[in-house]
Amino acid sequence: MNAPIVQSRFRVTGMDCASCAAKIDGAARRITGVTDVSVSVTAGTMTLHHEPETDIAKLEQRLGTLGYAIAPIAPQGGAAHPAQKAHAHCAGLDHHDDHGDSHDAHPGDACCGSHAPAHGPATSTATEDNHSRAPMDGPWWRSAKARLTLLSGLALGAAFGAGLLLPRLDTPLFILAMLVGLAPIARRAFAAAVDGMPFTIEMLMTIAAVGAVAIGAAEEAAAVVFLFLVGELLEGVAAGRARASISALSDLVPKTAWVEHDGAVRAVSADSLAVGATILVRPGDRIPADGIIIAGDSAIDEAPVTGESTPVRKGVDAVVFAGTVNGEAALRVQVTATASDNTIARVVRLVEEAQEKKAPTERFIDQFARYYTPAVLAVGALVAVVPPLAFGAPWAEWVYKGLAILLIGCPCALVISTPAAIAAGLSAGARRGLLMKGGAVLETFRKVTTVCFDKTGTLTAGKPEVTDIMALALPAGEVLRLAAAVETGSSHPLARAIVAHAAAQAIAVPPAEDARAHGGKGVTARVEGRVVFLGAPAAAAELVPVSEADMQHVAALNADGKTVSLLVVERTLAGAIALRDEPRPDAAAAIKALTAAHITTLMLTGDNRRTADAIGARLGIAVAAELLPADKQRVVSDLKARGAMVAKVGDGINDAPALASADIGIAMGDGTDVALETADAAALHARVQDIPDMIALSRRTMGNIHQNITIALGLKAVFLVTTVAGITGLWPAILADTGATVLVTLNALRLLRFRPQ
Ligand SMILES: Nc1ncnc2c1ncn2[C@@H]1O[C@H](COP(=O)(O)OP(=O)(O)OP(=O)(O)O)[C@@H](O)[C@H]1O
Ligand SMILES: [Zn+2]
Repeated sequence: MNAPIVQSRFRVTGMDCASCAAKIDGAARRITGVTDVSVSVTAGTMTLHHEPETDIAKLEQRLGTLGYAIAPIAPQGGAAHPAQKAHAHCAGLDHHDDHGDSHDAHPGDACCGSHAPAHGPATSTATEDNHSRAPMDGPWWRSAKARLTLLSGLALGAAFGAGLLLPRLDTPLFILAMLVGLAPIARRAFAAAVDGMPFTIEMLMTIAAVGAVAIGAAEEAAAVVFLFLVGELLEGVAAGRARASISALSDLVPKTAWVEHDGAVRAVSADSLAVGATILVRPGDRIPADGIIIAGDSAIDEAPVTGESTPVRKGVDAVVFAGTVNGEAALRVQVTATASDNTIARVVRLVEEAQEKKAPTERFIDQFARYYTPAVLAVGALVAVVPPLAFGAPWAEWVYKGLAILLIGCPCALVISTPAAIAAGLSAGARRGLLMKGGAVLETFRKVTTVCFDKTGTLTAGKPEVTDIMALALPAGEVLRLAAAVETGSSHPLARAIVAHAAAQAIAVPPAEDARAHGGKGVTARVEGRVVFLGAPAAAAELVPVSEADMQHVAALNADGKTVSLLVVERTLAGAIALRDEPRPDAAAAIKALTAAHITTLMLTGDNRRTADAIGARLGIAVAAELLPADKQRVVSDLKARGAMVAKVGDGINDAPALASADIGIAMGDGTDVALETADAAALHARVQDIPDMIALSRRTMGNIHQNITIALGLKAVFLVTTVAGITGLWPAILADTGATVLVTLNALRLLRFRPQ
């Protein structure tokens, strides 16, 4: 029996650090038997690939006892999976409960901790669109964790005060204060141990605290428990900041929209906008949906979404994005995507999914952490027993040192060092329209040695214009009329230009039958009973003889950077159409930046050699011309075989195979029509400069990761030495642990300020 595998995504609350992620991952595998689990602490999400029967409710309950709540995220553009619907009420609660405890790590308070099946799918559908957004985390100081920390602190203070008055009660009072904080920690430690994860920080903490009491250091045990809670709280705040860096993008979309219906205008929730609705955007308003302008003309500030600092003029038929800011004029916009499908939502979702895909460095660190904790524990045990047994050193002193070393055994800072930096790097990129699909991609960018660019639509604007029409066997008007007819079925940029040109001349274009595109060569169709071909001169020359004079005419146009397509009607050369596609304004500068960074650049094109050379010379890039789609792929493969790390940039038209075989395939295009889902990375706003920027971001991120690993391991090493030397004790050890985690996270957040050149 082969049950279909479904994908379910969940938002996880209460997950603050990397050891949390490990616990959730472990529990999910054990409880459901599902092996395809990915958890991202920085996105706060979990994805499972499972059979429809998998008991999600049971997992939900188990995670509740570990201190986490999960809420399903509806799949994009579709209805929620039935298994998710059953729990949708939880997310609904999460979402509406703005000032509640959605960050709550306390199983009792968390929505899903103990729900009865009876109140099943009741509230689901109304809130589903909201699930693709981050839950509204309440302010951290109102969370259960904060309350527990406060309580533990108060108990510690009370014990301290009472101890001054009643010195003989001092030890029991400190033990009591310690238990206030330790009880929930110990419970989580045992719940995780039951799931086969004995070496959690909670377990280390519990052993250290109990051990400290045993050797008569109750006061310090209470202080350490309190500091641990403070540290966890800080970690949670830092992790929340990292998470907000990307979900904040969706907060850019306003909550209400002005919809025009039957001549009346009324306010509705932006989440409920349907495709095709007409909305009014007042001057100065944020645009509430992706759409097309149907009336009005205004300067749009796209900085929050694209990082483009100068406002862009947009008029009728221009595409606008949710979250951008309208300038001085009112606009009427037709909605083209629902709230859960708009560009921002797609970007947020892609970045979250990207965080679930681990980078090689991350996997290595995870592996390392697996040995790190047991190794440090072994050192702790040796330190505790060897000196007293071998040299008769005092037991209390060395057991105390051993316990302090336990706390150094927490790998949290180390394990979070990489995902925190990667999450910040991915977010920093996404905010400027540089999308990378996972840590591995971000990591690979740094190593790119060669960038291959497609020409049309990538280095050029992809908006060619008809410049010349050559009349040969037929008059010019007839050449254009037949050419437009063959092109009506094609999505090639040249086709659109020719069709638009005919329309502008008010030419009545006849219908075409059997229209067929021949990749990299041209198009054929039957028009008014005649077989018509329009395409590259080389391909045309295979059909009909082309005279020397005509060839020279074509060559002269090519040398001017124009692309010439020949029109063949039946067995005669009827005419030719020349088009010119201007390079993107930033192309030359971007190529220069890549060259300056010692990266080889190469333009791959199906266009003829002279046109390609003319454009290549203007941009300062090497050229390989007259390539069929398969040739482009071969060029990329050859480069790779010679040891190059190749990035290929293109729009997916006639270069999909090359994109797929490159080390990194980068889709480039204006907004909505980019093939986001298939490439490894995407330059959403079609700037050539985006490519060197991605490489720079990758270098910065990897540098940040190395700093983080140094901080994490360095601090631990220092405290290991000072502990054994007897300079520092229990509480500096716990401070070092949480301090390192916070430092590493804050350092990673610096990446959010990444500003490309
Ligand atoms: N639909 C079409 N209409 C007219 N000519 C076409 C068409 N498709 C292909 N051609 C001809 O074939 C040549 C190669 O096409 P191809 O799409 O491979 O390259 P391109 O348009 O130059 O873009 P790129 O730089 O992305 O390779 C074009 O330069 C053009 O002469
Ligand atoms: Zn931790």
